[in-house]
Amino acid sequence: MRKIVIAGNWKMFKTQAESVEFLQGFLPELEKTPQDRQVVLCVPFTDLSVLSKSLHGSLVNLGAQNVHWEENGAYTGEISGPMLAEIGVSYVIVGHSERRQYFGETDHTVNLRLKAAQKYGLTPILCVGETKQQRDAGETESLIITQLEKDLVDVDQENLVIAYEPIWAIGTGDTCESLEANRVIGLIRSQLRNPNVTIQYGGSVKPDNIDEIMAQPEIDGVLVGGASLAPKGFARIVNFH
Ligand SMILES: O=C(CO)COP(=O)(O)O
Repeated sequence: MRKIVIAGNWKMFKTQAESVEFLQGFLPELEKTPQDRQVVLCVPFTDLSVLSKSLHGSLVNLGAQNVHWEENGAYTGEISGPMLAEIGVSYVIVGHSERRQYFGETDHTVNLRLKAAQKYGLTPILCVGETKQQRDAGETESLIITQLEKDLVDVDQENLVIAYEPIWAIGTGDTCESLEANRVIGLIRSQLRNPNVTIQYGGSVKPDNIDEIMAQPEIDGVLVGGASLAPKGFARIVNFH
């Protein structure tokens, strides 16, 4: 059985005070949420501790947005797996296109981070996806197959989530057609040793397109940026029909 995972990626938004305020609006909306779905909030490192306490006993899992591959060491500005696990983090985004684009993340470092996340008991959410230029050049399939090949070397596919995030659909309001997202996610699944990996779609997911996206047979969840910042809107996404 494939798990349904609905995750919010807050990126670099919300102070601790703002994150607590979000929960006050969000948690009451989850009272009728079906238990078959996992809800994850991937928040800035500085919000993790306070949210960990507030989320204890709720349906919502805590996620981080990056993890270093070493247990500890002289790596200024980085955070390790044990540091995240200790405070109750269970998911971590790895290889988001913004990390690849702005912070020098490569398929090699993505692979190291994926293996470290799993070693310390976290479930990584691996992000893959093509740019507009690559799509227009007809390179979507080859790019994604190459990313998967390189990123997943020696990675355990039993404890893994993959997010297909076409870069041109992120933050643009330009959602990938749900049929097309379904097709690419089917391609991703065909490349895996474990066909039961949860594969999400990400890119301009909103309350008004979630039902159509989740109706697609290959799509097991979503990774939501902007629309995960509003408690009522994100709750509507979590409570998709
Ligand atoms: O990057 C994303 C999630 O990781 C998607 O962002 P938006 O939902 O804001 O397009």
